[in-house]
Amino acid sequence: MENPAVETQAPMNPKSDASTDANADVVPTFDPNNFNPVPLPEGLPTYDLPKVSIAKLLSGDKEEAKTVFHICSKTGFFYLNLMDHPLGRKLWENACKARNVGQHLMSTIPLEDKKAFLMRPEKGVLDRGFSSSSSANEGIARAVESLNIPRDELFAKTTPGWELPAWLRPYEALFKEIQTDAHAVEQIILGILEKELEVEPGTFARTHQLDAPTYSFLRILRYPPILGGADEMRERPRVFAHRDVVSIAMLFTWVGGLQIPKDDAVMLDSVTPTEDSWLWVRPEPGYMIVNLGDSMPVFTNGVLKSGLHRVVTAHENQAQLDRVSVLFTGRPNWEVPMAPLVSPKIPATRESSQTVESCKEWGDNVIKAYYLDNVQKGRIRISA
Ligand SMILES: O=C(O)CCC(=O)C(=O)O
Ligand SMILES: [Fe+2]
Repeated sequence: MENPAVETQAPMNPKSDASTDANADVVPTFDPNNFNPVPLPEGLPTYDLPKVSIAKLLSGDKEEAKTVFHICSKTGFFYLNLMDHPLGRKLWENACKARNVGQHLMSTIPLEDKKAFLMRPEKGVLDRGFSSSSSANEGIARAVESLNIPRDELFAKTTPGWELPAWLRPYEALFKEIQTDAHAVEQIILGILEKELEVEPGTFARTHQLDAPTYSFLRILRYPPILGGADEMRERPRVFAHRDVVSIAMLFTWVGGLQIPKDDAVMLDSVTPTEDSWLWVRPEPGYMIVNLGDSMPVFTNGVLKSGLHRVVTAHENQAQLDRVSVLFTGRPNWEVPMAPLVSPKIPATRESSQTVESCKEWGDNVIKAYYLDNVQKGRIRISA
């Protein structure tokens, strides 16, 4: 059967006129049949992530809230079913559209034009611009390339006069709508965690605002196909093991490749499980994969966990697919102090005299450390 996730989509020629309507004709009509994930091959070791319902979370279901808290205090990874609520369905549809837009643009726009969508000058802060790891001589991305749509520039307008490049501008309304809806879902999840943690109500709403400077982003990643048999890309991760330097990450993915360590993984160091500890995560239609990032263990002094993960080339014949994912992240506002919150459920830090970094300083330092570690280990790509 022809793979529905990679069949030719209606051509989407970027128009030069900027659109203000998220459903304008530059965005393809949504056809759910085009977005059925490719089933993971039988027999692979998988991590069957727990499934949570967005409708239940929105209706204040206490059991579901407890489940989310329990997961986040163990692995920090779960599937969120988006199909049982209109907000979720809209988010899924828009993520599917963003996938198509990203796939089309990254495979057709010349490399020089993509590169002109500049990243920030600070090393490793990957919230803005086009990035590509390990380009082959002919300028084709080998491991992964990504379009990073900065939330700050679209909402907080942190750089006066900054705008998306002309080839992305027609999709600005779509990108803003996704970020607005994903932020709403982020707030629902953080609100649940906040309640279970017994911290002051409204803490996460105040510290994770949509229109404050945060370095949050929407990222569309493309893992180009591997057409031949033997290829070094099959043997090494496309994105090395890491934890996201965010509060929460929400991932839409249609082709296998994401892996997380099993619960009883043998760890060689804090980011290196043994090879046989990795399990595949099955892409599921209508679900997004949610994980907590590095700021949550800081706010909760280790009560909540940041999920370790990596991306490898899809299995066997699926390596020939053009794998595209859509990732939304929420980070704390720049000025938020990166220290444990006050709560009977959160152990207090002993050394209260320690200087507390702002989220911006903390993010820069953690990202820099990841960057230096990756450089030292000869890796190409880092995730921020
Ligand atoms: O593409 C994926 O499946 C995950 C990407 C990822 O982990 C990242 O960009 O931080
Ligand atoms: Fe990640």
